[in-house]
Amino acid sequence: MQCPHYDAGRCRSCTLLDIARPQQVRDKQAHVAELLAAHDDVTWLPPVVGPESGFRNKAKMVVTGTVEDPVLGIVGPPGPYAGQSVDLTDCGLYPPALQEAFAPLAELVTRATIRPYDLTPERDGRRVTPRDAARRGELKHVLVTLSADGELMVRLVLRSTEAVARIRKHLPWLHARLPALAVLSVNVQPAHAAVLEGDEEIVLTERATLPMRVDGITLHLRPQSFFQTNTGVAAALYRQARDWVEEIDPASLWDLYCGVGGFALHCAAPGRSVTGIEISAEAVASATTTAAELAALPAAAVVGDQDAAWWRDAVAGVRFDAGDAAGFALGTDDDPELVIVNPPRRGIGPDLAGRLEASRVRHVLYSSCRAQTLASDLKHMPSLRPRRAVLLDMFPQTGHYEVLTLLERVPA
Ligand SMILES: C[S@@+](CC[C@H](N)C(=O)[O-])C[C@H]1O[C@@H](n2cnc3c(N)ncnc32)[C@H](O)[C@@H]1O
Repeated sequence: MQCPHYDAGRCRSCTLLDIARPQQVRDKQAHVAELLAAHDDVTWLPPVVGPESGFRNKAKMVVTGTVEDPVLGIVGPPGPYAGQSVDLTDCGLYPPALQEAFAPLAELVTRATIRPYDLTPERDGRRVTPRDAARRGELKHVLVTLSADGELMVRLVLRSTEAVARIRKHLPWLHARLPALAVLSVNVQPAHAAVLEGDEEIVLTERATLPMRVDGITLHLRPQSFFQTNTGVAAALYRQARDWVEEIDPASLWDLYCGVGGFALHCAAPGRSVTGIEISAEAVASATTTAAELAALPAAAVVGDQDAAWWRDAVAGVRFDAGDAAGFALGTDDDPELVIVNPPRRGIGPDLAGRLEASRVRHVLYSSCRAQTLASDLKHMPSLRPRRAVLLDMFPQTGHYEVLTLLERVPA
């Protein structure tokens, strides 16, 4: 992929742009194989490789510049553009429908006079008073998610609610200018901190969820729920998990760190009990909505390869609960036959790994976005051995990747 911003030194986010894509994938495969080298009986499937550009379904834009001339992009990295506003609205990682949303959103900033926030770090560790903060402006980030059907969820991360009434006033204009807009919300982040978003979310549109179709299953994303960055590769990930689960055909499974339920709903089947656990109540609400919809499909509907009656029976055994994954697992003596884990980058940690090691669980499907923590978690589960694995190039042009591995309990 050719990128003028990278070539000029304005953006360095794609750390592997100088390396041809096939070589990037070979290097990632070698990296994960080395991390799992202690496990010599792993069968690796061919890597899953999607397009090298236009694959990102979400953009996290820093807003700099002025009300009259806002800039959506990043603050320049060390080098000739250090600290400068860099416009990334034409970033090649975004599909055209995402790129096209930025101009109307920049126009909204001007029309609703939402002053971009000065994110420059504090010098001398000085405390920021509320008055200082107000002087620094309001709009910190614009977060945009694009669904497979071309609809948009837009979140404006603001310092306070000061601009909310003005944004509301311009909403009819924005709907006309950006017809794909399904959800617009404001996230309030008062802290002058690196943490991207705050706890308070104010939905301004009638619709509060973005329907995200994956393999025919419509997941319902709420503003604060996580979704995989690369819809095409995420679909391949869920399909692979479903294929392995079908082969094993467990009567019961847990999907820990389930987010909006992608794994759980792909792996549901009549007669199987599926429990999804997730820390974000918003994501659990999204997953529950999807399950309820699948339970009440019109009689003639077909989702994936299955008809309405199959889905009604399949989701009868599905439930989602909000909570800490390790706390849930450690708080029960029940063991399902199979466990899916898809934790954040920090991995599942020794407590949950130890719980799985000591359990009667026969198979674990571990989907990891950081193979280093997968490798260290595996050390706490010596009885659960990786048998099959596949690398999914979820984040082309960077060193990151997803790896899905099927662990099987070895006989004592
Ligand atoms: C990598 S995402 C995976 C989400 C989901 N499996 C999917 O495919 O979209 C990790 C998820 O773990 C959730 N999470 C973070 N800490 C958690 C915890 N202690 N217990 C349960 N879920 C947690 C996050 O909110 C996020 O949804």
